[in-house]
Amino acid sequence: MPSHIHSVSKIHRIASIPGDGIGVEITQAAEKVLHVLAKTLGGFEFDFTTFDWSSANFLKRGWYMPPDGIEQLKNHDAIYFGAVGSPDVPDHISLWGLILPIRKSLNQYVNVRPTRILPGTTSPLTTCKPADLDWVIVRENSEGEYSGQGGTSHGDTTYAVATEVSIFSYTGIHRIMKYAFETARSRPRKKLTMVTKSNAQRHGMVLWDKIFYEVAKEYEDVEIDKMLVDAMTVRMVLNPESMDTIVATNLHADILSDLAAALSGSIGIAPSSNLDPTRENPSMFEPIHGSAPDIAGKGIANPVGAFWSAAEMVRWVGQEVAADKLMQAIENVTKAGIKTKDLGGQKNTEEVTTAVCQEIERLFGGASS
Ligand SMILES: NC(=O)c1ccc[n+]([C@@H]2O[C@H](COP(=O)([O-])OP(=O)(O)OC[C@H]3O[C@@H](n4cnc5c(N)ncnc54)[C@H](O)[C@@H]3O)[C@@H](O)[C@H]2O)c1
Ligand SMILES: O=C(O)C[C@@H](O)C(=O)O
Ligand SMILES: [K+]
Ligand SMILES: [Mn+2]
Repeated sequence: MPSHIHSVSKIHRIASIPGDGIGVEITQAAEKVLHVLAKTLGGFEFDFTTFDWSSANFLKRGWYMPPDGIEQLKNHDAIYFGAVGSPDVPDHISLWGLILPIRKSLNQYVNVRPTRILPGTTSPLTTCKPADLDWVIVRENSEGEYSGQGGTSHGDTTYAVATEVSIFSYTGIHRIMKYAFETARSRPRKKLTMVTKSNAQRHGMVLWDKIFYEVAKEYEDVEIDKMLVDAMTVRMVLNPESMDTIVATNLHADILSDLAAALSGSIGIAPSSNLDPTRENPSMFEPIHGSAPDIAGKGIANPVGAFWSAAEMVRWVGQEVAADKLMQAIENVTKAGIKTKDLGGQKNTEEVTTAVCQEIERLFGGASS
């Protein structure tokens, strides 16, 4: 233990699940940055416990998580997640073996996905300035199109029938709308756009819309509007400045958040927080991207989305000042042009990671308690 950290140092217990592909590379980078942050600022520490729950181990052991896996995670203040998915395992097996059961079992019913154009980076939209694109997508994270309900009959025949049932419950919709309105209210523009498809989907999405307008009555200070999801893609590209907070279903927000990330420069910078707002269970923090098998093992993954997710975790466990400082260091590094290839830069994962660590020490070294 570094000598400047006294016994009053607060210890945050983090469960770390690197997973597969670049998930492993960026989790390692994020842990390194978090250790440097804690050591430099003082007063708190991170105690990581790594869980080797991955597709490679699934192929050896036949399971992603052990039977008491969720119970093991509950003993932590937060969870840091890399990514899951491998060309050697069907994607629905890997997703339903690891990330989806964690989100559901730990009641992480909100997935917060902010998007901004970071300093020193540009949007592929030629006329889009940094101030024009500053969104928070609030994704319903527990039900909807990813409820897992459905089945297959006559499996391997040409008579095969499969259903994929979307579930929309009053409770599920109401709580995500409350969270979205609170988020919108907390931001300067106080603006919430609700995404729907209630023209073609006449049951679940109609309930979704109805509860949105019901909750809106409690938030008269929040300006609201409604978008059909297809038209939403057009608005995101052509009028990014017209939006602020966005609430959408599990599937819609999954798709729109990848688009948002690309519009802000790269999927490699986009963070996400899987939250249990009741704080009964630990929340989970991960970049929105997957395991990226096409670049895995090359050491070139952009770690910025992983760092930003780490900053959100730092904020969630109560270290708001440290979270702001980490974001400042990340943004100084992008501003200086120290970027990976996906952002048009020349650096690799390790070089960006080292630069962020050095920037933390340069800015805040000597400020420790
Ligand atoms: N939450 C998760 O763990 C999660 C999320 C998305 C996808 N997946 C899984 O990941 C696997 C791959 O999925 P995919 O290819 O559709 O999506 P992906 O996000 O892994 O990759 C999409 C594209 O973006 C690039 N990319 C992603 N992250 C990057 C980064 N940090 N730096 C630079 N480039 C980056 C990749 O190289 C690829 O070309 C699949 O098995 C999928 O199921 C998991
Ligand atoms: O939620 C999913 O479907 C997995 C992945 O696409 C994600 O965005 O986390
Ligand atoms: K991920
Ligand atoms: Mn996704």
